[in-house]
This record gives sequence, structure tokens and C-alpha cells, in this order.
Amino acid sequence: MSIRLLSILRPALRSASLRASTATRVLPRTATVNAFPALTSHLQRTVGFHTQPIRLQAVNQEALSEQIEGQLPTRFDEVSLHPNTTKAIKTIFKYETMSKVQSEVLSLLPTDTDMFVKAKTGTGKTLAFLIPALETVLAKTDPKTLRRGEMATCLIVSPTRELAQQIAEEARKLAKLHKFNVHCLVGGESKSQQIRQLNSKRVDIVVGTPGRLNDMIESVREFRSQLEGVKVLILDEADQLLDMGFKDSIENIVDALPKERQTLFFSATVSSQIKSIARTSLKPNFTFIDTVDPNEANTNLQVNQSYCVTSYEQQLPLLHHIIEDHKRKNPHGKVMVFLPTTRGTQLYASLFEELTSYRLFSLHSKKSQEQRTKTSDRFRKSRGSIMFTSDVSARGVDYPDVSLVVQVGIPSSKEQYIHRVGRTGRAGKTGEGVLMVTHMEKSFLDHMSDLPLTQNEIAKNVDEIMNDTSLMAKLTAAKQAQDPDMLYDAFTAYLGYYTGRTDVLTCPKRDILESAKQYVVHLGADEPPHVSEAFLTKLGFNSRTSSRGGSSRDRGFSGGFSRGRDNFAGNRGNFRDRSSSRYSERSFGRGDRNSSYGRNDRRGSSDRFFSRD
Ligand SMILES: Nc1ncnc2c1ncn2[C@@H]1O[C@H](COP(=O)(O)OP(=O)(O)OP(=O)(O)O)[C@@H](O)[C@H]1O
Repeated sequence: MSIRLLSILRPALRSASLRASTATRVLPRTATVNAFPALTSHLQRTVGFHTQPIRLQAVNQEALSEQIEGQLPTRFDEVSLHPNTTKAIKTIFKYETMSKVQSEVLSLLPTDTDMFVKAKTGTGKTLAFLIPALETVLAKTDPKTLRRGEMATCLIVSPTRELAQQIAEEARKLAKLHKFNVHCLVGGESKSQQIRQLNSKRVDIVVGTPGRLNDMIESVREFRSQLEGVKVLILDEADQLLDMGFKDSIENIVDALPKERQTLFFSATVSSQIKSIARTSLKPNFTFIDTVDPNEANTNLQVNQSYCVTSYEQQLPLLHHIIEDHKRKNPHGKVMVFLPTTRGTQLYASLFEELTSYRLFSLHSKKSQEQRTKTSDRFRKSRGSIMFTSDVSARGVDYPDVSLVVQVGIPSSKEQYIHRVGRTGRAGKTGEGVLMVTHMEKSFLDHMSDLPLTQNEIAKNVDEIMNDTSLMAKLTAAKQAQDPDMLYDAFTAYLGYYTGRTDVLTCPKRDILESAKQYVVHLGADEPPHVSEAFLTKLGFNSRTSSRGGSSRDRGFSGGFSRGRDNFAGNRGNFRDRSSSRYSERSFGRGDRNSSYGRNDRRGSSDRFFSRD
């Protein structure tokens, strides 16, 4: 492609863009791609973060694409922001180049239009919503009100406490030179202290989890009044907010806010549920921005993803080997291991205390908020470390430099897989993801066919690993050191989780019980606990009942198990693992049914968003 051709194409492209943008608000890049489909392949490969600017002399198709894409700003100093914001980005964050989602969103500024933005994990969505929110607050708030700082002007709702705290930290940095204050209202922390701070300091930006925000709205009159100043509402990880059952809370929160406001939804995945709330919470003409190419997986290309299918006997040795192999290659690496239940997380963390020389952390809902915050901070700053975690760390949480994510057992949905694996390969870095399933769980892989998973190389040598006598001796010692109570809890949590997953498991329910026994025995129990027939029938395990019967979730998982022999300590009453079961009724693939849409649908009006069903 010559410079001459480039110069002929550019004005043509520009005028095509202009026509498109005047007619439909579909923005320039979309139109250019439409007009010149040959260019799409490069754009499809473009990663979330802009790389070095391409010099004009390097004129080939790729360069041309970059130049055309360059119609969107790529540097923060190319967009017109409040000087304090620009200065904070430069001097506090020390960022110059925008990620793709940032340039897509910021190129629209100034705007008070509602937006739904979809972008891959770890591509800088936080700043992509904080910056426009600040601009709107500054433009729309009466200067006197702004000066007094008695009203909240921006409200951000996050599904988890960790994520809320992380967003609050980013917001503090961004708003520092504006002298705006940021409050983080999450559960597990003193409500009265939060109220005191709201009453004694500037309010400005409030970040919170739905539960605590709702509680404050219902019980603290002053807070309700403060919310009357809100100019921007942001739902981060909007999909997860709904998946976690926060629909009613969100509606209550929305009801407490002024109608005249800008609303921004950000998510790495889009489910049908989120569409229904978008319908009611966003203005009808909202802008939909999808930075994920429809022909590309929803996961980051620079993350090497693999899977393995093994027995429980093989799983622990293999997991150990995968971790150790990674450590050999990345002594300063950071590993995250996701487990489906809190009890399982505790058990694996306890086993690996005996097995790994990595600095070990564990994070789950059975820890106090104070412990959770400390663990998060320490893991964030650590190197050469491993974290065993439940889904409290699955979404949004940004631990820099995670080099490997292992998911042991099936996640609650394909979307959850995407978010978990998104803890690595962030900010354009490389990473690795491994999904470890057993034969019982194999059917889950059918739902993952559009993701670039290949068979794990290490797992191909599992027989060799099983013949490693010194490893086996080490594992046996670690298993013997486990508390029988913990094994017992992991067993019951396992049953709770998998009986709630009959939406994807194609095996008879009885196989779940057999698997649970294998699971607990290969993690250290002398024998599996006895489960009474009566209780199994109640759970739908009886062979005469449907093999794909309902979830255990509503059946009060509270009885029927007892000690096998001496290894389990007594009947344990109510042991339902709440953190896992709350995810258990979700279905698969809903978010990605729309993958046949062309790139020209990636940015446009709300109609496009809804027509993607
Ligand atoms: N313009 C930028 N230049 C360099 N690094 C950036 C830039 N914007 C964000 N980052 C860094 O990229 C990482 C990911 O950002 P962020 O957590 O906002 O991603 P995300 O898209 O919200 O991820 P998730 O979907 O997991 O919530 C963070 O460490 C952040 O500091």
C-alpha cells in the first residue's frame, strides 16, 4: 500500500465516517471498517492496549489500519479533559497512552449520554468510567454545590467489597487534584463509622456494594438526601451484580437517585439479564460500545489457555506439578487457583501449605473483611506467591502480574471462567490459564468451544507424574495432615455445588455422589462420609427420580450426612456453603449468543444492543 493510496483513501474514509456519524451516531471507526472490510482483520487482532504509534513511512496494510484507527485518540493528552484530571493521569497514574476501551469512551467526551460498555478483562475499564464520570460531574453540578461538597455527585456500584475498595483507590488518585473526597461503603466494615465520615467530610464520590448501599439508603436519611445530588451512576461488572442476585437492590438504589443523571454500565460480559435492567435503568437512546471483536474470543489473546480432564486421583499431583513447573519458569510469578466452594478453597490452601514454597494466601467469604482486605493488599504487593481463592476474587480485582490462573473444577458459568482467567494477562501483559476438570465435569467443555482452549501439555504426562514416588510421598504426608472436619465440610460443600450444576452436568446424579467420595478420599479422607438414603432421595439422588433434577439450593442442605467411621467428627447440622450456592443457578452461554454480529455493530445505539438477542 503506497503513501499515495493512503492519501486517497483517507479523505474518503473521513467522509464516510462523517456521513455515518451524522446519520446514526455510529462513530467514525465503525464506518471506515464497514467501507473497507479488508482492514478488519488487523483491527480484529488489535489488543486492548495501544502499542507504539506506527510511523507513517511503514506503509503497509497494517500501518494503514493503525492510521485509520488513529482517527480515535490514542493518547490522554489528545482528549480534552479538565486540567486537573489530565494532570492526575500524567503525574499520579503516569499513563500516556489509552487502552482501546479508554479511547473509545473518551473520544465521545463531552457527553452526558448513557452508555453500556463491554470490554475484555484487564483493559482499563475503571478509568474508562471514572474519567467521563468526573467530566460530567464537573460540567453538570452547580459550582456552589460542588464547592460545598455536601452532596454525592457520583455513585459507583460494585459487586464485591474488594472491587469496591480498588475502584475507590483509583477514584481517589484521579480526583485528588480536584480535592474531591471518595467514600467506600461496603459490608463487613463499621456502618456507624461510614455514616460519621459521610457527615464530617466532603461526600463527592461514593463507591459501594449493593447490600451496604441499600442498607444506608433505607436507614440513613442524610445519606438519602446526599444522593439527591448524584449526576452519574456507574454499575461496574454489571453482569455480575445481577448474577449475584442484586437486581432488587439495584432497583432500590436507582429509585433513590435523581432521574436526571448519566448512567454508565461497564462489563466484560453481557447476559440477557443485564439487558432487562439496561432497559429500565438506561435512557432509551444510550450508546452501546463493544470493544470485543465478534470474531474473537472474549478472553485476552495474550493468555495461553488450556484444559485437562483427569480423575481426582490424578488432579492433585497434576495441580502440584503445574504450579511447580510454573514456579521453576517464573520464580517471581504470581499464581491464582480458583475453587468452586469456600470449603474447597480452605482445604486446598491447607494442603498446599505443606506442598509449596510459594508464599501462600487464601481468600474466601469465611474470612472477616479485615482479613480479606489485608490478604488482598499483601497478595497485590507480593512476588513468587500463590493465592487459593473462591469467586470473591473472580471479577474486577486487579492484582498486578498474575502469571498463571488455575481453575480447579468447573466455574459457575462460562462468563465466570472468562472473568477468572482475566486475572492474568492484564494491561496487555502475557499470562497462562489452566482449567482442570474431572470426567464428571467434562460436559462443561462443550460450552467453551468458542474459547481458545487447547489440551494442557503437562497433563499429557500425567502417568509419569503419578509414578513420581517422592511426589506421592509428599502428597500423602500433606493429606494426612488435614483436619477431618475440613475434609467433611469440603465434601458437603462439593455436593451442594454440584447438585446445583445439573444444568451442565450430563451424568446421572448418583455420579455426583460418587465423585464427591472420590474427591474427599483423594484429598485425604480415610473413607468418604456415609450419606443416608433418605437424604439422597430428598436431594433427588434416587435413581428413580430424574438424573437432572432441581438444585439443592432450596432444599435446606442440612442433614443426612454422618461420619463414615472415625474420621469425621459428628453430624454437622447446617453446612450449606453459601458462597458457592449463590452462583449455582446460572445458565451457560447466554452472554455470548450474539457473536455473529459484525464489527460495525460494536458501537452504536441502544437498538443495536437489544437487537443482539
Ligand atoms: N492507560 C493505561 N496505561 C497503562 N496501564 C493502565 C491504563 N489503564 C489502566 N491500566 C492498568 O491496567 C490494569 C487493568 O485495569 P482495570 O482494573 O481498570 O481493568 P478492567 O478492564 O476494569 O478489568 P476487569 O474486567 O477485570 O475488571 C490496572 O493495573 C490498571 O492500573
